[in-house]
Amino acid sequence: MTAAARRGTADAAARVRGLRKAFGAHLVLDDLDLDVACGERLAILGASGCGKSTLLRCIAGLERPDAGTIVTSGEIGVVFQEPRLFPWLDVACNVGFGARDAHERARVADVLGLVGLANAAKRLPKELSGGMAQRAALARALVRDPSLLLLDEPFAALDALRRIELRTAVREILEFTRASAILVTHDVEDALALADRVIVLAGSPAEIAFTGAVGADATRAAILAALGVVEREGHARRSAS
Ligand SMILES: Nc1ncnc2c1ncn2[C@@H]1O[C@H](COP(=O)(O)OP(=O)(O)OP(=O)(O)O)[C@@H](O)[C@H]1O
Repeated sequence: MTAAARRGTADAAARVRGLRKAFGAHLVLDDLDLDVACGERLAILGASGCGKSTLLRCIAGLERPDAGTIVTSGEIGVVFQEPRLFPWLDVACNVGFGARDAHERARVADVLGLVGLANAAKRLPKELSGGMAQRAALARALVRDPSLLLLDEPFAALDALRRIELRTAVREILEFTRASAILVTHDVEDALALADRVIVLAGSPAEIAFTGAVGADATRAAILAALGVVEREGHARRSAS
């Protein structure tokens, strides 16, 4: 099968079929299928290096699959682990940088308000805390009014309190915008707080080793078990296998 990625009017926010991606001789993903329904919030967990970001980057169009098809519908916004702001542009200009037309430029003030940065529009990135910088990156992703938000460990660089604050902000924004989302995270609490459904990738090439709905079968214990983590007396450790 040849690789193809296209925008469609699919009823799904993202539909992945037969995805293969290798880096040299290292086959990271092979024949992977995944559907994300419109409005669904999916969290992807898995051991470090198993291919979570590669999958997300393929869906984002930032990585070219070796085989398979990826169909997404609507606009995509991407937020990375680090904010990737232009240091010489103020927050409003950073957020507006990706705007393609007057309509999107007019949204800058709205999305800054949405992420809680209305009063920081004129600040340079060096004048922002880590949490504020990541909020600016989130605003930049939102300025095109994406129907699918791809979040690659967006809270990983933040301390525990900022992490919870931004996680809450993202949840409120997703509820407000009704956007679909795919969140790559190492944190089970992030997944439980933000997602409707959780998948765990495992193996090499990576397969979907677990899939479950939050509030039903995707419990904390079930996700940890799928990750190979056993909990004893309040402490979690990796299983010996
Ligand atoms: N551009 C690249 N060139 C070569 N190898 C790569 C490249 N990008 C990723 N890899 C490799 O592909 C594998 C999967 O990487 P990926 O970043 O998708 O994993 P991950 O599950 O997101 O890991 P982590 O949780 O540590 O971020 C890793 O072995 C990684 O070293």
